[in-house]
Amino acid sequence: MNTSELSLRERDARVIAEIGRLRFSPLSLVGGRGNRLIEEGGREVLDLSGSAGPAILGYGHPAIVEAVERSVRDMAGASLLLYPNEPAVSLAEELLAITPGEGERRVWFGHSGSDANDCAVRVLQAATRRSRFISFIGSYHGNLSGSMGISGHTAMTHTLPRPGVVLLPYPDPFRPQFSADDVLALLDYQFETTCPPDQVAAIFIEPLMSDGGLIVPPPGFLFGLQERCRRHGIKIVVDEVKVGLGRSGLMHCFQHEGLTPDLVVFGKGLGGGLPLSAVVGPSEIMDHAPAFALLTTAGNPVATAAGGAVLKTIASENLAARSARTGKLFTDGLRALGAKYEMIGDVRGRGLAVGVDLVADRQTREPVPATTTAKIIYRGYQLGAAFTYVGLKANVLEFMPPLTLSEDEAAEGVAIVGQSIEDVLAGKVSDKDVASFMMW
Ligand SMILES: Cc1ncc(COP(=O)(O)O)c(/C=N/[C@@H]2CCCCNC2=O)c1O
Repeated sequence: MNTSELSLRERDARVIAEIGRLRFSPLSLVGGRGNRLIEEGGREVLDLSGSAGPAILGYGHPAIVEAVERSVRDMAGASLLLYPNEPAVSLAEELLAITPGEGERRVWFGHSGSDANDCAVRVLQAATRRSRFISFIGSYHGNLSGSMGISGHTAMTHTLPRPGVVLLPYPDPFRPQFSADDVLALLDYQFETTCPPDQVAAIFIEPLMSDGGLIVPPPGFLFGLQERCRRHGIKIVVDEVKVGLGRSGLMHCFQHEGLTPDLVVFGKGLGGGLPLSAVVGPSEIMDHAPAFALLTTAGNPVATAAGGAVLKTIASENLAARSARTGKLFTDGLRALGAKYEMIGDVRGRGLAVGVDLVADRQTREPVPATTTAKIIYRGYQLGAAFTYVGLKANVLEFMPPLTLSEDEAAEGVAIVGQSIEDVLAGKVSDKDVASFMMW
């Protein structure tokens, strides 16, 4: 059969490796404009996923189109390794200007959140001569060996954690199995026994735990953690890959927690959909040695031109404040659904990083089965919206829409989520419908 007779999804199944798929619906794309994805066949679908976060300016934003077109037409090389290029150096200057920090600092560019965290792990171990790390159960820092090794997401249990990593519980106010004080006491005990603090290079922190379930930490917890680490010379690395760059309602999500990180990791939205990440950190770390963390096309002029357009647009369109405003409308709308649907146990997040924790029982807060979560997403797709799920029990609807989401689109999204829940409760989606979308 020639491919012209096959759907895009059928062709995808024939050529794209399963190891690289995380599919939540049959949605197959031929385009995207504004905050809408264009499905094969032309249907427009409201994007509440941001393509797992990077599309913070939506699709086809004029600022990105113009910057990329200009840069690719007159391309200043294809690598930052060998030659400085104007877009990369300008973006680094802008990143240093917007990222709080003291002293001499430098920027490393990568292609993804994974390689940026991977680089941070390696250079911190080398520069501090300390080989232990602290991270969290539920954390997701990447899918390369180094970044996986300091992650604690259940989707990565096929890979052993890095030797010497301490994974702490991330306190969840909705399911307080471990309080903030419990976790701090556990860390103190680790320091006294099996994890000498002077052997710890750094702690990796998500200021809002995304893939682990859209968890906003208890007030003061991360600050308390930072103060403990500071006492032992342990570097503070904040992973802003998914919730940074205005999404949380502030430019940096760590600002909600009063953190003063040594290193900040950017990704996803930085490139506005083009592959781009960055690590910002002190020179004594980032200048550890030449040719230490090389990726040939990292910092290329096209992706970094897109990054420059993203930062300029976040500022010119005041997207951090807009995320706070639209996020509140969206969150309030979802919370209002909770009055009608017992299944909505908690609605949480910051700005336009929003999670809906689905429960089978409001009293026990037992998560719903993953099939229920998957059915709501599948039905949402049928009704015209794209969103995903996260959480260690696959029971948290995740919303990471473009920061350009309008108030009307937020209301439209809430209506679709409500109708999806209604229809799933009415049995309109079968287990068979979602069987191939139960991926993590
Ligand atoms: C806080 C945080 N840090 C780093 C990463 C890794 O970023 P890349 O997937 O760009 O390598 C991620 C990626 N998160 C996953 C990517 C896999 C699919 C599921 N959804 C995510 O957002 C992240 O959330």
